[in-house]
Amino acid sequence: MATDPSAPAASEVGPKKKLLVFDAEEDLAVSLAKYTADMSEKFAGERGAFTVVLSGGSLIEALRKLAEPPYLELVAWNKWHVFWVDERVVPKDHEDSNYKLALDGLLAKVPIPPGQVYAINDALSAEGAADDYETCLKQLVKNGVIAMSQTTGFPRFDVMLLGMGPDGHIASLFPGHPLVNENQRWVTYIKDSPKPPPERITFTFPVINSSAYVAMVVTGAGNAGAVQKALSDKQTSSDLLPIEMAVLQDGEFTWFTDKPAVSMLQNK
Ligand SMILES: O=C(O)[C@H](O)[C@@H](O)[C@H](O)[C@H](O)COP(=O)(O)O
Repeated sequence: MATDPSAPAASEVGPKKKLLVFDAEEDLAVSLAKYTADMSEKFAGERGAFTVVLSGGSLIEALRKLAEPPYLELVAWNKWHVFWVDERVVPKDHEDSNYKLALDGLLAKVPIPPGQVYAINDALSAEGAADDYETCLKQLVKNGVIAMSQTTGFPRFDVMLLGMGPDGHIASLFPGHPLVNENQRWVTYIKDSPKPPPERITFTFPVINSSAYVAMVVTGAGNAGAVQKALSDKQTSSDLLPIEMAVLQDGEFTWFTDKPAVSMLQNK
């Protein structure tokens, strides 16, 4: 059988945990667009809605092929409901806004109904914006747009498309910060983020870990140390990086990486 030269090296790195390693960023972007489009088809068919959660960072650029043929025409964009795993507390037209990043890079190019794109209320304080976002999620659970996890009692988003920082942070959950232990709230806030800007709102771990699917998009040698810690066998219960605390209760976790990002793994 002929092998596709652009196909990634793929391995199972745990139960319902896959590692994809791409040679070229272009191939990663093609594969991530297909993954997301397949998820959209699955959930739009099964539930009549597709709830997709975005992070900021380089993820948005990696999603660019969704706004191109064939996906631009094929995807049922009217079924999409778009959320942010974390957002900076800045005006929506500010350069630091994750909403603006996604709008410019993807959302303005695809026909998602504007009422199904859930930006934070940028007129509020960090506390107020977190409360407001949580209230919005609760309403959407009542309406049946967002599913609930029977296992955890937290909302169960269909897909989270996430990035990770070199320190192992995901969303705005940073190593050593008490927010990583939040286990009641769905959405909370941080005013002392080590990565600027300091004020943000963020989903909590119980929500992230209740997801049906997570794609963790991590490239570049700068992330190799955190990737190695996350995927090594010698995990200890103390001193876990946030990326190591992303353990889905009943979902499938797929790493989309490149060779530099996995360069510190043994047997890669
Ligand atoms: O608000 C943020 O700062 C981002 O949402 C953040 O959580 C991002 O996803 C990671 O820092 C990875 O960023 P890169 O992909 O740019 O490395």
